[in-house]
Amino acid sequence: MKEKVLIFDTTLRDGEQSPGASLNLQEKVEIARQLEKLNVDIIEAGFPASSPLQFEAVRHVGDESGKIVAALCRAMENDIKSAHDALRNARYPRIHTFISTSDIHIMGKFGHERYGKTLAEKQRSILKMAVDAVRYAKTFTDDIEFSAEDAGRTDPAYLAEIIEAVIEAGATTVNIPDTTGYTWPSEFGKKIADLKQRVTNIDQAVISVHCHNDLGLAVANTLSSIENGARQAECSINGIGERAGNASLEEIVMGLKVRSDLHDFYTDIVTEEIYNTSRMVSSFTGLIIQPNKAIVGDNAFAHESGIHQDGMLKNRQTYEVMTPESVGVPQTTIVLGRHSGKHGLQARLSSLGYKVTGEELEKVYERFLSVADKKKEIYDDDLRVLMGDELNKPLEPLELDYLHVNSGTASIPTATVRIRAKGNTYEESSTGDGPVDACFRAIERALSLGSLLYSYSVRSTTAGRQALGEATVRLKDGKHLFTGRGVSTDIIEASAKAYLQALSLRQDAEENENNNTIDNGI
Ligand SMILES: CC(=O)SCCNC(=O)CCNC(=O)[C@H](O)C(C)(C)COP(=O)(O)OP(=O)(O)OC[C@H]1O[C@@H](n2cnc3c(N)ncnc32)[C@H](O)[C@@H]1OP(=O)(O)O
Ligand SMILES: CC(C)C(=O)C(=O)O
Repeated sequence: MKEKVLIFDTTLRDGEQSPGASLNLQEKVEIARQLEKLNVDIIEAGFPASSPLQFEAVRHVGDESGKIVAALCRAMENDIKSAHDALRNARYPRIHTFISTSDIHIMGKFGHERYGKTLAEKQRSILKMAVDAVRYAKTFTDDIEFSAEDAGRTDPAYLAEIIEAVIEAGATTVNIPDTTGYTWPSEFGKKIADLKQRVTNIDQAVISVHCHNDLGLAVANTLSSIENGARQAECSINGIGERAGNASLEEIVMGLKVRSDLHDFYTDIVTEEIYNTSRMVSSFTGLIIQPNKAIVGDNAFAHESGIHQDGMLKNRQTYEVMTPESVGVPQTTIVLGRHSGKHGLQARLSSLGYKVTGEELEKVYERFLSVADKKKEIYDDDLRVLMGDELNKPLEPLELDYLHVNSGTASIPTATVRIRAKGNTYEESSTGDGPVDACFRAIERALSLGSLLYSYSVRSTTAGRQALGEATVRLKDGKHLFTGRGVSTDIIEASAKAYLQALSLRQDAEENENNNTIDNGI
């Protein structure tokens, strides 16, 4: 008999913990909608106690979603209460509480004497905190997940003891994270098999795994754990997450699907939605997908060498273990350009997962036309960039009124900018190490600011000489990160726009606590 593996998507929680990734509320809601289309089983929407914006995002996703929506919280009452409050109106709320169980975490993170002096004393305190947390969470909902953080490096006997105790207390899913991505597939598989042996009440809970990719083994470890009894896989789109990331959803799902000859497992993922979801997440987070990334990279279905092309022309199966169509890599038929109307645009946006109507459609169409005036054909990735831009609109944007850049092999790069802000105009010039640097310095001078630049990247969103350049600028101000994106066929203009957008969001945040940015806790 075939057995289902539940797909628990943590793109909006662990994925968003990726250094540099930041999503505003609308972007999170939009991604959650796309995850529903992808048909994941559980959406982990965030960590409500960590910031008001996280709380609001979880609340919005919970209010809207028809899926199980999980909220993460430490094993403490305030966090659990906050998770419950954020999920109050969710149709299927899941409280996901966690605490560290490995010796290294217990001794390193719970050093206070209030947890005890020796490792054994601290282990008792942690076990009690875990059980108390599950019992408290259970007063709010029946669907409780408990995670033993750093289970990958946890003593097997202690892990079994704590897992048995939390199931006894009411946990319905027990998650075994390889938090540091330390284990090997055979070792991790044995860990799951060992738990099934040792934990007497294990059949009362679903075994879940959550693997990190520090050694590049997250997907392999996940698949090995499934072979050994795990029935929920925690993963993220494009594998984004803390440090080297999480197990990638698309790789787990397609690994199971393509090699269904090896096992009896299945998922309910609508695999044709994988590509759209991947591109949306990349565009909103600014985390670029490496071209050779399995399943969703630009080169995943590209064949360069003659012998491969010859084989492909004769029979695609010679070099493809799955078809591009099976993961939704598009076969464009309608060409969008300056002659396209709102219906065509709306239909294409809808096929990409964006629900745009009424006034919003008017605004997107206006932006679409201004880009279409500069380039002949608008590709799907151009539209994704446009949508990312729309969703990240500052309340009071600093607008680029004028930009002139002088640069070349024999001249010092110089930029002049004129910026409009709240009815005033500011103009300045500066030299720099290159045209982008000159432009950023001119903006800082015009606005009398020091540099807050944290990172900068630029990429071409599509192929060809008329491709849109998408610049991403991140500013760091204390604990806060502000991400601006700018799009243009001219990459210097795109860079200036991105810088101004990030500065505008910072300005909004200063003026309004309820801002559009996410505290990444750095
Ligand atoms: C493996 C993972 O991905 S875990 C999830 C990681 N996600 C996040 O951290 C979300 C973003 N984080 C935040 O916004 C903040 O860290 C907050 C709001 C959660 C906490 O902020 P602060 O109260 O300032 O605490 P800070 O983060 O500095 O330290 C963590 C505290 O929680 C304790 N703690 C850590 N994990 C747990 C847990 N699972 N259960 C109970 N207590 C815990 C630590 O021991 C430490 O306590 P201490 O202050 O008594 O030493
Ligand atoms: C909180 C848990 C699930 C986690 O993110 C980890 O251990 O990596």
